[in-house]
Amino acid sequence: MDRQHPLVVDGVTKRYVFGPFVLRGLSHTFAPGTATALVGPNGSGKSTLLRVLSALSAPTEGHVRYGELDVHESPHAFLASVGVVHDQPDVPGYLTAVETLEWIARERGAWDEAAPERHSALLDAVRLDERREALTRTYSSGMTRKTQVAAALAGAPAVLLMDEPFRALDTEATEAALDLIAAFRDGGGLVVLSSHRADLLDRLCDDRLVLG
Ligand SMILES: Nc1ncnc2c1ncn2[C@@H]1O[C@H](COP(=O)(O)OP(=O)(O)OP(=O)(O)O)[C@@H](O)[C@H]1O
Repeated sequence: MDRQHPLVVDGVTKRYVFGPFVLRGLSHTFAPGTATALVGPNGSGKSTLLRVLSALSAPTEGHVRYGELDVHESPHAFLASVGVVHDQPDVPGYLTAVETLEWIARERGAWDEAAPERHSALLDAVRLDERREALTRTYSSGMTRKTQVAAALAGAPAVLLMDEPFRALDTEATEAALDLIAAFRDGGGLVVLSSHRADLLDRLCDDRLVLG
């Protein structure tokens, strides 16, 4: 996967229908090989920006570009390079963690003979135990978060967009997730994440974007 492109936010304004302006004329460049923290108080627009960056929500004005792609004009082409942890636990309850990673890898064109071994190592890394073969609808919130973090990395992404990836993780799993994200960044990956854990952001992030 080409990891050379910055993710460029160009004059993005977001206003929800009948709602407030959340982002106003925001411009920022997220560089490959860096982890950027989105920081700001509750309601400042961190989740909104992550939804806009991951093409889940369209800006009211402005553009987000990744290389030659306009993220909102070509969402599928863009998302082939992206791993996402959404704020809401969005893993399919009718799949196991193992099946969830396979599904993501197949969808992202990252499924090959070695994928099961890679995925097993990822689930080991986030400390998801033997329950990885159980349906995710039976998981605790921490187990679900571990599955989301592993799934974000399962598709061999160049970009990671993560909304509160450490929420609900225990201490050991938090350290493991930090290591995984740092290794991804050190390999040239581009990371944008939000967290209310300032201590973790201080350890992980090279850059920060203050909202609100
Ligand atoms: N679907 C929606 N419709 C209308 N307003 C919304 C919607 N989603 C979010 N908002 C509003 O947008 C603003 C920003 O919300 P957002 O969730 O992006 O903030 P946040 O910085 O992630 O907050 P937190 O730290 O609490 O997670 C808030 O005022 C919120 O009420």
